Parts: sequence; C-alpha cells; structure tokens
Amino acid sequence: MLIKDFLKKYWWRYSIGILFLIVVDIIQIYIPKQIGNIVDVLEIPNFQMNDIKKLILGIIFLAFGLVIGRFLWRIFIIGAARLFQFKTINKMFDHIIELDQNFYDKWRTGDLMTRFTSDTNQIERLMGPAVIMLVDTLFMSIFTIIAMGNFVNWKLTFLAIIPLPLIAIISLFFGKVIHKKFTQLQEDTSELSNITEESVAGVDVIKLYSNKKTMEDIFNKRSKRYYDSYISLIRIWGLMFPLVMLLGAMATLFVFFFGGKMVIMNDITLGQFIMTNQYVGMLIWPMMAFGFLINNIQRGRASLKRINNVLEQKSLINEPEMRQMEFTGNYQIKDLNFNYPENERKVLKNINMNIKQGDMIAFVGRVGSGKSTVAKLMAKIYPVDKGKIIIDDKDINDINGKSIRDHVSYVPQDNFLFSMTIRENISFSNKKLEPKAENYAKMASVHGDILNIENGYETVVGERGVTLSGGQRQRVSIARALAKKSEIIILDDCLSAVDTETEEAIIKNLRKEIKNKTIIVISHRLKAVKDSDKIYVFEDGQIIEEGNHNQLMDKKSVYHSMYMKQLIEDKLGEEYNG
Ligand SMILES: Nc1ncnc2c1ncn2[C@@H]1O[C@H](COP(=O)(O)OP(=O)(O)OP(=O)(O)O)[C@@H](O)[C@H]1O
Repeated sequence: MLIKDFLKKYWWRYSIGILFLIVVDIIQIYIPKQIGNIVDVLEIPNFQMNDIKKLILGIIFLAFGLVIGRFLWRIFIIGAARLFQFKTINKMFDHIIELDQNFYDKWRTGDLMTRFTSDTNQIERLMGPAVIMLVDTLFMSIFTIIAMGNFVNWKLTFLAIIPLPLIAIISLFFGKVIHKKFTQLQEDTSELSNITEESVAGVDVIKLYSNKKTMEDIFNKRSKRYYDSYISLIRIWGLMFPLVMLLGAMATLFVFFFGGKMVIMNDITLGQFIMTNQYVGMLIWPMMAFGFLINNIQRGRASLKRINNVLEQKSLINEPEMRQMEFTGNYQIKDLNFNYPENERKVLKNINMNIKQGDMIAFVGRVGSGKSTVAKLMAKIYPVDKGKIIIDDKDINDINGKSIRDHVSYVPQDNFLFSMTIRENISFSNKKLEPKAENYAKMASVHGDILNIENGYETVVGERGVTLSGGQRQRVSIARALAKKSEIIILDDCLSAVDTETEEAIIKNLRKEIKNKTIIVISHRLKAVKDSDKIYVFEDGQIIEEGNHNQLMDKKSVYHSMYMKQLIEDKLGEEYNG
C-alpha cells in the first residue's frame, strides 16, 4: 500500500529516471564498438589520422552523454527513493505519536529505532538501487547481447555468454542465504540498540549498584551476537564475489579461445575481438544485478513488513471526533473495574468516586494499590468500559482523549524534561507562554531555585533533566503542567523528592493560586494532603475508606493508624536530627 500510493503520485520520476537509464545503457553499448573500430582503423596500412580523430571525438561525445545520463537517472530514481524513505519515516512517526500508552508499554525503544533507521534504509534500496538493477538486468543484458551479435558474430556471442547465467544462479542461491542471515542481523541490531538504550538510560543504577560486570556481560553477549551475525554475512558475500569473478574470467577465457581462433581464421577482426572482450565484461554486472535484485527485493519485503507492522498498530481506544466542550472538572466514577491490556490481573475493583469542580482530592494508600491507575484512567490514557467514568454528564468514551487531556494536566511520577531550556520546558504546551514562565515557576515554588542556577531560565536541561536536582525537576514539571491552564491538575506522587514541609507548602500555595480548579494529589505523606476536601484510601485496588481528614481520623481505622504511624516517624526523625 505504501509503495502503491507513492508510485501513484511519483510514477513520473521513475519514468524519466528509467528513460535516462536506458539511454545510458544504449550509449555504453557504443563505446566498445568505437574502441574496436579504432583498433581496426589502426590495422589498415596508411590509416588516416582524421578517421582516428573522428572516432576519438565520438568516444568523448558518448562519455559526455554518459555523464549527463548518469547524473539525471541518479537524481530522478535515487531522489525518489530517498523521498519515499523520508515520507515513510514521517508517516511512521505521525502514526506512533497518535497511539495510546498500550503501544509504548508493549514496544521496546530499540526495536522501534531499528524500524525507523535500518528498515527504512532497506526499503530505500528497494525503491532506488533495486529499480536500477531491474532495468540494467533487463535492458543492459539484452542490448549488450544484441550488440555483440550484430557488431561481431552471433556464434562467438553464444559461446562467450555460456558461463554467464551461472553468475545469476549463484547470486540467486547466495541471495537466499544472505536474506536469512540478514534477517538475523536485523534482529541482533534491534537487540543491541535495546541494550545500549537501556544501559545509557540506566547508567546511574548500574554505577550505584557497582554492577558494571553484569551489564557488561549482557552487553558483550549481544554485541558478540551482532558481530557474529555480521561476520557470517560477510563470509557469504566474500564467497560470492570471487565466484562471480571466476565465472566472469571463464567467459573471457572462452572469448580468448574461440575468438582468438576466429581472428586467426580471419572470421572476425582484431577490433571485433577486443569489442567482444569488453562486452563480456559489461555483461557481468547485469548478471550480478539479477542476484542483487532478488536480494534487495527479499530484504526490502522483510523491512516493508516490519514497517507495515508499526503502521498497522492501532490504539485500543476508539476516539470519537474532537469537539469543543465545556469542561468543568466534575468526575463520577461508578463501579470501575480495570485490568491493564493484555494482563488478566484486576488492578482496580469496584471503584466509586464523586469529584466536584474545585475540590481538592487526595489518593493515599500502599504502593501498587491502584492510585496512579485511577489517575491515568481519568486522563483517558487507557480504555475503560462504558458507563464507568462520567465527566460532566458525558461518558469518557464519548469524549475525544485529546480534548480531555487539553483540560487535564497529569504530572506523572517520573518527570521527563526535554533537552531544552527551563523556560522552553515550562512553556512546552504553548510557546507563547515563554515570557510568563516565571509566573508558573513561582506557583510551583521553583522560581528561587531557577534563579540560583547560573543561566537561570535559559539553562539548557541536560538529557533527561540531569542538570537539575530531583526535587527541582519535579517542580519544573509541575510548573509545566500549570502553564497548560487546565481545569484539573493531577499530581501523581510528583513531590516525593522534596521534604514533607515543602510538599505541604507547595500544595497549599497551589490551592491558593488555582482556586476553582480541581486538584488531585497522590501522595504517600498524609500530612501534606490532610487539608483535602476528600481523601480516598486505596488498598489492593479498592477504596477502603473515604472522607476528610477529621472524619477518617474519627473512624480510627486504616487511615488513622497510617497517620499516627507517620506522625511518630516524623517525631522520631526530628528528635534524631535535633
Ligand atoms: N502498564 C502496566 N501494565 C500492567 N500492570 C501495571 C501497569 N502499570 C501498573 N500496573 C500494575 O497495576 C497495579 C497498580 O499500580 P499503580 O501504579 O496504580 O499503583 P499506585 O498505587 O499508584 O502505586 P505507587 O504508590 O507505587 O505509585 C500494580 O500492581 C502494578 O503492578
């Protein structure tokens, strides 16, 4: 489909390119003829210098024709192939950027990278060099054989080309083996990219655990596998080329043997003998091209399959059309059960919630109890059954995910900052907000920290935000979410890197600054969220208690004991420090 659509639009590029390629093939046929003619003229006693000059001029003229022709076919055919690659890469990127979280949970980055790089390179070869090989195999071999027969002698032509089809057979046979090895190599390249990506991303962990050895072992194993695959491929190539050359040499031998005899018997001239030798040399490439062509088609098809596989990925969420909607931030969750796609385990069981605009809500509970999952579902990051989440009287399934996320700012636990300036990171949702970045940083209580950094707001955040401390990164992400100006802000345990007092102060400040907006805070520190309008206590995917702080304390149950435990821990901590 990809190729069909492209050819529908750019067939003319190929037509012009192929036309020039054929012209070049025809011109090439005449060069050996001219050379042969020169030899024959030289053999005439008292030859005319003028005839030689004319013939040499003819060669120069043909050579110029070759230069122009080759330049033009390259521009049209290789240009079109690169355009195809460029369009495919963009299409893949536009496609995956629209896919839901499930795709990113499932696919590994290294694998995706290989499909974007080496697979698109492979299909570029299919759309460019393979087309050239096809034309050369067909036209150049036919033209050369006709020229040999017509300009020299048909008998010698047949004798000389006897070994040549063997070259095509060898290329074909080797092509099959090469294809198998190449597929293996592609897989090993993906594996190597994966481990490289993982090792770089997790370099801190590797160092902190002083576990260079384990990682090195895994890396070396993968890299060795990649190396072995490559060597095995090179061996096949290495065997193929000398064999082809051997067959080419055999054809030349045939020409010497039979052609030599013919020259002695005066059946052909010396010029024609030289001509035949050159034509035989010219036939080696189209024969090899035939084998390469099959190779390229096979590899290209494998890569095309891998690319189509990415393009066929669908979001699990069927998005309705984007519509303008009044979004106030009222959420109703009714008997919500949930398991992650392709995972049977229920992580949420019978969740019921009623969140009103302007409320400050807290989700607390043990790790893995389902707090983040509820928050993600509220932002429509994963699909839910109908009738389970209602936003302003509308089922979440009937609202486009993007329009929900336009109104909901979700700040996740692992805050990813781009390698841009702090100012650009904060105003990521809208470039126009750049001059106001300071305001949002103040709201997120990170303004002072930013001013203390040498280049302030113009500091370029290193890869994955390494120039900032964990707490600073978290607050810059909050500032980025605030700049989005949405009706709901969800802070998913994103203040864990600051101390309790700072977390408490930031939340209080936020509440003051963004009145009328719904704030959902997921936190392990109960003290920081005790002023919430409502606190939901999670355990094992269920809500086991709900109410405000006082109501929950009066219950003297799970929340109460969690709170008292943290209070004691804080006291002990203070005494220890003091
Ligand atoms: N993408 C995923 N695929 C499959 N299971 C997942 C996925 N994300 C989370 N889970 C599982 O869902 C359960 C709830 O996870 P969730 O992140 O909602 O917990 P949480 O209460 O937010 O925990 P924490 O306080 O550690 O953030 C966990 O058992 C977790 O293993």
